[in-house]
Amino acid sequence: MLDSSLRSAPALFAPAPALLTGAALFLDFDGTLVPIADRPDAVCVDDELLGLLNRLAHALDGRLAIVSGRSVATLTDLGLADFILAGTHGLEIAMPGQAVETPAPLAAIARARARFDAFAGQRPGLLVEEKRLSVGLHFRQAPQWADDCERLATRLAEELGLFLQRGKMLFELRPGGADKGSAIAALMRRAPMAGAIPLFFGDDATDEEGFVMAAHLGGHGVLVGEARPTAARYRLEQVEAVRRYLAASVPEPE
Ligand SMILES: O=P(O)(O)OC[C@H]1O[C@H](O[C@H]2O[C@H](CO)[C@@H](O)[C@H](O)[C@H]2O)[C@H](O)[C@@H](O)[C@@H]1O
Repeated sequence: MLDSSLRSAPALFAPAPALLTGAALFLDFDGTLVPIADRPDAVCVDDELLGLLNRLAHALDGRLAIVSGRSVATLTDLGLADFILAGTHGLEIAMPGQAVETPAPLAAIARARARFDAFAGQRPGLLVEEKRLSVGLHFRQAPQWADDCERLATRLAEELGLFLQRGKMLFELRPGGADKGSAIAALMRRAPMAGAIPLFFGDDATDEEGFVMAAHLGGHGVLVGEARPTAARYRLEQVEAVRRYLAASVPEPE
């Protein structure tokens, strides 16, 4: 599905501000709204970003969702609970003020976590990120272990029947059955998104399913970062450019 819809890099250009009018806005978090940091817990939602998201959600009559690999619990801790959230790569959905729609955690994830912990304990710099539904092995601070991390994650995925999600300097094991594309499709079927034009901003390979789904539903993807073959229609250079683009479409408070 992805290969046939990839556009080559030179065809990508910046989106026009008018694209946001009438849109259902889906925003990836890390690398799209906040810059990539050394560690997952080194990231925060600053007041400027929170204010911008609130203004956008207001202007779009609530049609704004954060679609992230982060868990809903983490997104909530980061101060994003007032927005529609799709967490853990589409496995969880949370509408503001309602119970989180989430599957039960798999026993296989606890087993994978124990193996990641033992492995990382012997290799300084590796970091295990524990989520309710998945577990991540980060090697950003110890890139010399990248190949070993990949071998372990690949073996465990096979052994435990889990899906290997590749991220930025991260191997994550999780259940299959959902992705950012399926989360966008699910949200587009319900209020307040239904009937609007989906627009999804993302930076990572894991965002490609979201770009494909946005296009499939009559909207567009916006790739954040360096040009690459992608299913996105538009591109912005980096987080600052995303924030500038979004801010240009909603008025500052008096
Ligand atoms: O879908 P996203 O919102 O982009 O989340 C993807 C993963 O983001 C986080 O990891 C990445 O960002 C970290 C902080 O900048 C960085 O240290 C790490 O190297 C990146 O892979 C998060 O920790 C993961 O749980 C998300 O799946």
